[in-house]
Amino acid sequence: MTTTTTKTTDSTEPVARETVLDARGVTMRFGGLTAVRDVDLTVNSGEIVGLIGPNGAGKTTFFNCLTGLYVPTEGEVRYKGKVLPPTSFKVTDAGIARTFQNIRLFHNMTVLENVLVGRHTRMKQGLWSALLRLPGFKKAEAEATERAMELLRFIGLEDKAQHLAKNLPYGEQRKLEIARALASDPGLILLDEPTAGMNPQETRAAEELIFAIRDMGIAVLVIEHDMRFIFNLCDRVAVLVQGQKLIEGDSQTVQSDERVIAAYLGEPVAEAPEAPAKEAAEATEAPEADETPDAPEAPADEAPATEDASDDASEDTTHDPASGKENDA
Ligand SMILES: Nc1ncnc2c1ncn2[C@@H]1O[C@H](COP(=O)(O)OP(=O)(O)OP(=O)(O)O)[C@@H](O)[C@H]1O
Repeated sequence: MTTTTTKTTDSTEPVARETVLDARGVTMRFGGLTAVRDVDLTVNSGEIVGLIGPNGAGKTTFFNCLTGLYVPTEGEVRYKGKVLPPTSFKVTDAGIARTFQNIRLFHNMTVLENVLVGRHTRMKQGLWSALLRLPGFKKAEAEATERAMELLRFIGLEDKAQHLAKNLPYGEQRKLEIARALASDPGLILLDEPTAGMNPQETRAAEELIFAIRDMGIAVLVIEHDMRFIFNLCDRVAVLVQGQKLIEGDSQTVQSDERVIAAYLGEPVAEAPEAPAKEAAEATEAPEADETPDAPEAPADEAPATEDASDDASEDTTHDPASGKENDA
């Protein structure tokens, strides 16, 4: 795998940037709740863009609007100039791939088979060709396997191609999800909390992997709660708060913006009962540079759906590392 640890490619070279994703005025309402309100966001080729915000800010809902899982109530999303088709399968076919917040692999299939599933959209063979195993199908199948093995080499799982996905350690399952997304040859990949549940070494490896994906010419949009990871990784960061874009800019600008700090730590409440001295001191303390400033818990009525009913229905069970539970997708 070719890796770089730089944020951008050599600045002395002229870089022709193409707008890959152009979301304008995206609004998503669920009944009376506006989860995303009038959000504009562009992602250009060669860029890694971060999307951050406290729990329940609307990040995943916005991702779902970009990937055809939701049709936005208002607004428009274009991929390379064309308005997105309204289903997730067609969005993948158009060139946008994604991973999910909760790992969604086919646990009882092998590592290689999981990547081959992701390759499916690029196989143009019909049903009869597959059933009768016509020569055209066999050739396409061999090519798909070759590409899948290439991707497994890229993420460092070539040796585990025949292992069952469920037997991989957690960090490798996350990498496998990325390989499966890459198998559709996307121009843009959306990563929803790619380092959730990872240890520091795995997080560092994920960072290298994302730089390498960017260097392959794939634009990246990433949601993460790990601030150090996001500010180190991204060329631009957009902050969502209560469904609206609060600020967008480079890491330096965003991390020093007082509104962002307030959004994460919470504004002091004028008539709040007096907090004990220790709690008050902690509440006003700025987060350490190397700490993940976990957002305050969202109120019950803003808590994100435990499992998006609309998320890809084709998936298997998911593993929640925090609880250790297996959830039905
Ligand atoms: N399918 C749905 N139906 C109704 N409300 C929803 C649905 N999906 C999300 N919401 C609501 O929309 C708001 C935004 O949720 P979303 O999951 O997008 O936030 P998030 O920023 O991704 O949060 P987190 O960081 O915790 O994953 C929340 O109030 C959530 O309860």
